[in-house]
Amino acid sequence: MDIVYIRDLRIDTIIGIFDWEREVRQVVSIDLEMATDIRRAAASEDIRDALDYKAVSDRLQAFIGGCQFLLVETMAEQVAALVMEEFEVPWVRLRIGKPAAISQAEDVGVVIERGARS
Ligand SMILES: Nc1nc2c(c(=O)[nH]1)N=C([C@H](O)[C@@H](O)CO)CN2
Repeated sequence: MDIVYIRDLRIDTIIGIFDWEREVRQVVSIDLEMATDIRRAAASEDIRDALDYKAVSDRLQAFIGGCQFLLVETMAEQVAALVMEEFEVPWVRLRIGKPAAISQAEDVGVVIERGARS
């Protein structure tokens, strides 16, 4: 199994349980690892044979930028499902952090793995 990854993708969104968080957009930071087989793309050098990290990044920007989740857990589950379904990815590891949420902490959030490595 190979991995195509995106690291520290930063997206402005509404997320959180507190009143101020329902009004002020804040940044979420995303690390995403996606299982794939890179050999066909490596041989053809055709982006259509690759799991296109630009296309995934653009899709996540549109999805997360338009959402208003309360919990980072809900966001993580929906992002994992979207990536697996729309980009035919069998396994993902996803970290979503809220770096501005806790002033005494550098970052807080969740890490999930979904699907099966092949
Ligand atoms: N496990 C979680 N804990 C907390 C979350 C969350 O989404 N998942 N959210 C908050 C608040 O929104 C926080 O980010 C504001 O500082 C608290 N705990």
